[in-house]
Amino acid sequence: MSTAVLKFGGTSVATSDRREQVYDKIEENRKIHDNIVVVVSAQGREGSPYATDTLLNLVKSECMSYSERELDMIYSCGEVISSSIIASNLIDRGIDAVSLTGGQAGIITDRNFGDANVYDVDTRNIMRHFNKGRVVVVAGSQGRTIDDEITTLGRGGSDTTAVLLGIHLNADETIIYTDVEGIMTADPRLVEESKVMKSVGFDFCLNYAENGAKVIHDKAVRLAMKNDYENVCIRSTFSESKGTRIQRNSAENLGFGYDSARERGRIVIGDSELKYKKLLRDIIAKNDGIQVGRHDNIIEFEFYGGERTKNIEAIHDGLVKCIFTEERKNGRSVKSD
Ligand SMILES: Nc1ncnc2c1ncn2[C@@H]1O[C@H](COP(=O)(O)OP(=O)(O)O)[C@@H](O)[C@H]1O
Ligand SMILES: N[C@@H](CC(=O)OP(=O)(O)O)C(=O)O
Repeated sequence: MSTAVLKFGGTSVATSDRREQVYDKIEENRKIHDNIVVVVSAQGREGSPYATDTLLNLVKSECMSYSERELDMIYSCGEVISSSIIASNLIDRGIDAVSLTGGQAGIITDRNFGDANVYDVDTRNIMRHFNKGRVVVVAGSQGRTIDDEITTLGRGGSDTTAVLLGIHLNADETIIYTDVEGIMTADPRLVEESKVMKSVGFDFCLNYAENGAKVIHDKAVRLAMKNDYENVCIRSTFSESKGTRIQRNSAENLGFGYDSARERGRIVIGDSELKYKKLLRDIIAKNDGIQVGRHDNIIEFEFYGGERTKNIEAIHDGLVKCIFTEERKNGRSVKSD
């Protein structure tokens, strides 16, 4: 029996039009796999009526003081709303489906409200629904304590739910569907020319998730890495592309992150690409950047002048060349530090 866990983020379930594509992806995967778990996030981003931040603000804007427990109660509603809507629509299309809260799906956590740690996953309820031929739609980013308190796994926690269930169900595939083609050499909203990486290694991916690649949550990567679970990939809900696989080792491992609020950039380097460190530092310097801080696999920099957008593009171009083009093809050796 083959099993797939499919996670759809807030951007993918935001509108009924977008959710149509979600149902198409579920149908597509049902042709390949016997058992399907769908993990969903709350709909949209702040401003959308059921987005996590909108719900949290309901409490925060009315009350002078509030407990983490109460915030988790309201946070969890966003994902529950999504799961019920998705399950109802699947049923409407003639697919037997059931929605479950994280707790009902067997995700057991400690009482660390707002950022709970999972210490057990009891998949019996999911298996019971599989045996009845149902698609199981699980509300992401949440669990329950042994005394039935609702907890949440931290912001961006639906990726964690998906990887957790993937590992515990021994799923053949855990696909994180999102609004971009995969893990890219930079945020495509920042750098139009950013490229999709076919695969990324665990170490690099974790480093990149913590330092710029918002597309996958670091906790989820840490889980996959710890369990040596190589069946996670990131794909677009809205295209047919193969996306990025997260695995033990990988060839293409350079990524660019830029925090506009702090006006600070970071290039994250995979172990096998450390030989490019000197070259990348030269490219940064040539484009009005100055290195700040010292890290093994990260070049952190600020700009001291120049035209920000152009410089970001030029640095990113240099990085892409290192990975994809002349450097490697010509076997040109680049002196390392
Ligand atoms: N290196 C990167 N590769 C791909 N996407 C990135 C990267 N860095 C940041 N992003 C951003 O991550 C977004 C997807 O993450 P997120 O908004 O959390 O999606 P979801 O709603 O599917 O969880 C993309 O729209 C993209 O702008
Ligand atoms: N809804 C939660 C959890 C989550 O994982 O969202 P998304 O998958 O859309 O990043 C949040 O906003 O943090």
